[in-house]
Amino acid sequence: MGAARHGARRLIAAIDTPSLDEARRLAGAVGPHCGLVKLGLEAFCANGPALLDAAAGHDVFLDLKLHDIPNTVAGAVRALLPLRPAMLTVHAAGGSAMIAAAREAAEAAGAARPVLLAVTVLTSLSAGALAETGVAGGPRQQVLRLAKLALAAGADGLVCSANEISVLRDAFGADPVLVVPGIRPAGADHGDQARVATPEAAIAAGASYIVVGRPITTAANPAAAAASIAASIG
Ligand SMILES: O=c1ccn([C@@H]2O[C@H](COP(=O)(O)O)[C@@H](O)[C@H]2O)c(=O)[nH]1
Repeated sequence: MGAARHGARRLIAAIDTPSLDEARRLAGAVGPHCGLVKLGLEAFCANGPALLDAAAGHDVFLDLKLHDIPNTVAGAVRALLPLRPAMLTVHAAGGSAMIAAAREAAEAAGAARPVLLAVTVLTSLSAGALAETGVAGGPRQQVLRLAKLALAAGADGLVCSANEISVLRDAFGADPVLVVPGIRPAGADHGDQARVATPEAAIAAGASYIVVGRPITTAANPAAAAASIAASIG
């Protein structure tokens, strides 16, 4: 296997668009250069379950960041299982009982169970923005707190920024899947992302996967942009 192919396995391309045709076009273009295609709130709210057809033939990370009472989240997970997502997200801030309910519901898929990821502190939140929500101590401390809770409740892995990878690897070792958005190639616009790192830095720090959206999807040639990022982490 070539270096770019190895890097491609660890690249998740985020497709955020309300258009089913655009989602299909992007999934077709970037799919060969990444391990998973991530479909999120915007595309799912616009299209519902039909969205998954746009990514047919690719492993799908369905990033809906479920956050509600345990009974409701469990029901949502059960409703999503027929779509056969490879990965699914819940918010760690929903608490232990909610995460445990999501995990129990996901078990119904047996061997085809999606990897259950708990979102810790959104990568768009700076220390100041997090403090505004009433959380003192900064993102690293809060990510570690939520990570402990989420892994103990049955999450397979975590969504965090590159800044927290080392503290999570020190605390939990190599096992948890660490999925890292807030990724920007050197010189790229950060947009609304606050806690960012380059693809190479995130992988070197111990990310299992990196998530890259706009730097790929707004490129003149999304396939070439994805291939270049995959090669950079190969
Ligand atoms: O903390 C989080 C959790 C999820 N995301 C999602 O990742 C992508 C990032 O897109 P970019 O265009 O590369 O900024 C997007 O779909 C988010 O919903 C995140 O950014 N941070």
